[in-house]
Order: sequence, then structure tokens, then C-alpha cells
Amino acid sequence: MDRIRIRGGNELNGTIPISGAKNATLPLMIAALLTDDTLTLENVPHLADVEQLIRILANHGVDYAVAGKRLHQDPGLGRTIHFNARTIVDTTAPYELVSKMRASFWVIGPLLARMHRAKVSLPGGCAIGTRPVDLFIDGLRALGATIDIDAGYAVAEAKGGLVGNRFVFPKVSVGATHVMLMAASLAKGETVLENAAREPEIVDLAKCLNAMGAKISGAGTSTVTIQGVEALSGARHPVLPDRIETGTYAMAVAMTGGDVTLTGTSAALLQSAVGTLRDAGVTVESVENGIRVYRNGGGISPVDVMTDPYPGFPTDLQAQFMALMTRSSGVSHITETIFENRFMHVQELARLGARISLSGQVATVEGVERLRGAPVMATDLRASVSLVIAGLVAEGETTVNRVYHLDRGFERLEEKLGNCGADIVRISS
Ligand SMILES: CC(=O)N[C@H]1[C@@H](OP(=O)(O)OP(=O)(O)OC[C@H]2O[C@@H](n3ccc(=O)[nH]c3=O)[C@H](O)[C@@H]2O)O[C@H](CO)[C@@H](O)[C@@H]1O
Ligand SMILES: C=C(OP(=O)(O)O)C(=O)O
Repeated sequence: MDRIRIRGGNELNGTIPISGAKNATLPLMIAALLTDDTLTLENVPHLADVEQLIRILANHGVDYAVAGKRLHQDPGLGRTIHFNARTIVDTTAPYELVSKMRASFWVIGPLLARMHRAKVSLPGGCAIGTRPVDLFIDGLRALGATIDIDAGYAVAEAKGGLVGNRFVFPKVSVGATHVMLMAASLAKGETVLENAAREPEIVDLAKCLNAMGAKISGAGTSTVTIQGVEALSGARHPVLPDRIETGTYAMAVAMTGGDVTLTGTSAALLQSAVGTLRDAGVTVESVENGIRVYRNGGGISPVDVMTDPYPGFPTDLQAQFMALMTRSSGVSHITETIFENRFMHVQELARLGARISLSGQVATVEGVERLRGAPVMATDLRASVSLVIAGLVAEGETTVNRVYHLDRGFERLEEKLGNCGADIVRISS
């Protein structure tokens, strides 16, 4: 199992290219199931989650080609991948595959819409909390599907096809909004989604579906209207930049000090997180084709944050921000409202000398003068990168174990940080 070793103490200076967003790429790849034509995605990040979803989609009959090359021969940033689901060979997503990747449950939407049936294993929970799918099921039922839960599977059918309807999400759900956009695109008539998620990744999926011939308006607002069409065609679509990767490197610079330009991204994608970073004492400026982040001198100020659906502070940046707050000049409170168990990094940050106490949804972080390197263990994707951020300023050596979590969502992390002056290496074993 690979590990990452960091010797803390170096400022970050230079340029970091931002990759395509994992959380946009996954639903976009799943959208390939909606058409018998080729969907070409550009700026696809090279991530373990993408490779895993390729295997899952292959089980349904989706072919892929990486700009003419075999996948493992093309380690570059921003790959172009062609996906083709000419023939759906299987409408079942088995437990063995869905349990490896929660987002693969989302195939239920396109399979129902195109094939009028799907049998998809329930995803189950993960280290950060329970991952229920009741909203997906209620939404698809509103479009006329019958869905039974049988032996751990959602068994869904829509004889004669899905039919448009009005559906009000009782709670904002990014995944369920993705699925309803895909399903309603091939339903008969109009669907109106109320209290829809407004994340940029929703807008990106809607853009791609519209390029495929869908008729979606209002994506990015709480009310989305979809006029169903008979069939969708192929399209070519560039994946939007990863706002979580952007925010993560911005927090790394805030932590170490220095001056870094993040290219191929924009401050607008970060919304409230930009204000939070500025409050913490870092300067964030929009520049041509990116963002410049710098902290030259001056300390890190304590800031309270609460995670919220977009445009609020993202749950996917909570762990990284907590790492930053461990070195602030005071006490900060971090409230997690999306996942009930997304504090697994607290114990590991404590191993580096952080002072954090937990009470329900709230972590109270008392900034300390110094962190000290130690072996730590990654428990999930964003928790692992929070340990890297802490390791960048910890005295001595920090070894982050279980790096496979990190590889789900960060492309060439050690190279990107190493190019800016960090002393960081991957130790393969
Ligand atoms: C709103 C939000 O911040 N969503 C985050 C969530 O998206 P993801 O799509 O994984 O999760 P959802 O947005 O669906 O979940 C939001 C909330 O709704 C609940 N829920 C969801 C579906 C359902 O059927 N029933 C139900 O109760 C979840 O338990 C959670 O408390 O995790 C991703 C990975 O960390 C993040 O990128 C997303 O930003
Ligand atoms: C937890 C994440 O992903 P997933 O929802 O796929 O587990 C994430 O992107 O931070």
C-alpha cells in the first residue's frame, strides 16, 4: 500500500494546474448510458474513481477509448475519453461493483429512462456516514417507476417509459438531482424539480445533457424544468474544473504561506469558501485563467464555518479547513451539517498535536503554535488530504498511510505540491 512522506516547513510558491472535477466527471460518464451515440468528455481527471466507474459502466456494455490510447498508457492531465453505450447488455448493477463506489448507484436513472428497467444494489454507508437513497427512489416513483427493495437491491421498472411530473426534494441532494435530470430528459412531457441542488456540477451535467439534445432550463437554481425528448444523441463536453481541488490547494497555501497561482479554475466556483479563506488571512485574487492565493507574513485567523449545500461552505472542504484552523491564532468552530460522521480526521490531526474537541456536529479547534510530524492514517478522501495539509507545516516527518483514499480524488498530488517547493514523496510498496 502506498504512503506519502512529507517533511514539513516549506512555503509553497509557483503554479498548480487544476484538474477536471471528480464530482462532475462521474455523473457525466453515467450520462453516456442515455444514448447509443458517442459521448466524448474532455479534461477528464486521472483518478481511481474514474477507472473504477469505467469498469462498472463496462458491465452495462459501455465501451471507451482514451484519445486513441489504452488507459494506462496515458497518465497526462486532462484526458479526452470517448464513451459509447450502443447496446446496453445488462441492466443490473451488482453489489460487488456498487459497494466499491457509491456514485455507481446513479446508473438507476439512465437505465430506467432508456431501458425502462434497472436492478441496482443499494450503496450502503461509508466512513463519513450513512448514504441513504430514499430521495432517488421517491423522485423516480414520481416519474411513474415502480421500485421495490428486494434482497439489498432497488428493483425498478417503468413499463411504457417514465412520465414527467413535478417533484419537490424534501432535502437538497446533489446525487438525486443528478439522477432526476438524467431520468427526466428521456421521460414523456415536462418535469419540474423544486428545491434542486445548485452545485456547479449540476450545471455542468445539464450543459452536457443539453448538448446531447435534452431540454433543461434553470440548472443552477432551485427550480429546474426538463422537457422530455424521445432520444438523446452524442456530444463533446469539457469537464468543469475541480472546485474542491482548487479550495484544497488554496488552503495548503494559506497553511504554509507563499504565493501560488491555481490555473484552469476560477474563484467563482468556490463561492463562500473564498470569503472564508480571506477571513482566515489569505489573499485570493482572480487572475487570467485562474486564481492567485498568497499569504506573505501575517498569521492565520480563527474563523467559524458551517457546511451547507452550494453556494454554502462545502462539506468536501471541511477537513482541509479544519487542518488550517489547527494553526490559527485562536479558537474556531466547525459545524458539519451534511454528514453525521465526517470527523474521522480529528483523531489523526490530534496525532500531529492539534487540539480539537467534538460535541455532536461541532468541532472546536484551538490553534496551536506548532504541529509535529507523526505517522497518520487516512480514513476517507478529504480526511487524507487534510493530513497532507497539516503535514506541510508539521516539524519533522509525517507519513500518511492508506493513500488509496487520496487517489480517488486528487490527481498527481505529490507532483503538484512538490513543484511548488513542498518536500513530499510517495513511497510505493
Ligand atoms: C448537499 C451536499 O453537500 N452534497 C454533498 C454530498 O453529495 P451526495 O450526492 O453524496 O449526497 P447528497 O447531496 O445526496 O446528500 C445530502 C444530504 O442528503 C441526505 N440524503 C441524500 C440522498 C437521499 O436519498 N436521502 C438523504 O437523506 C444525505 O444523507 C445528506 O445528509 O457528498 C458529496 C461527496 O462528499 C459532496 O460532493 C456533495 O457536495
Ligand atoms: C466523499 C466523496 O465522494 P463520494 O461521495 O463519492 O464518497 C467526496 O467527493 O468527497
